[in-house]
Amino acid sequence: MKIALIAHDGKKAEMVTFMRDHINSFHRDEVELVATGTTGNHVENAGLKVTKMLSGPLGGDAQIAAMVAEKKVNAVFFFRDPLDKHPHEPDILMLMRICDVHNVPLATNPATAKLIFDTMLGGI
Ligand SMILES: O=C(CO)COP(=O)(O)O
Repeated sequence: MKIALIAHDGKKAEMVTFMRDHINSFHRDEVELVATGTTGNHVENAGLKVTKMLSGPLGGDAQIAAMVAEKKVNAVFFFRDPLDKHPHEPDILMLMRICDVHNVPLATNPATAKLIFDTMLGGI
């Protein structure tokens, strides 16, 4: 099961908390992680193995969208900051659209991510 992790700067602390709260589940062999660049650095610092793509504003969101379109990702945890502006807003919208096009679970906050994660892990 491959999960993509992305967090805007204002949400990176919440992402790290989410990872730490579920660290044993994320360490399972069945779980593979991919992340945008800076989010990936935080995930690594939390003690997890992760494949890092480019930083979001440099194309990382687009790279993950391509993986979603190619059915290489099972779920996307994208903790967006709704209170901030982002220069790469088109890429953000594109990633969310591609998740909907391909019916891939997309969590934009930790509460939804927990529901998806628990459900997916319950199935393996
Ligand atoms: O900008 C992002 C998502 O839109 C996240 O990118 P970083 O993980 O590189 O900060």
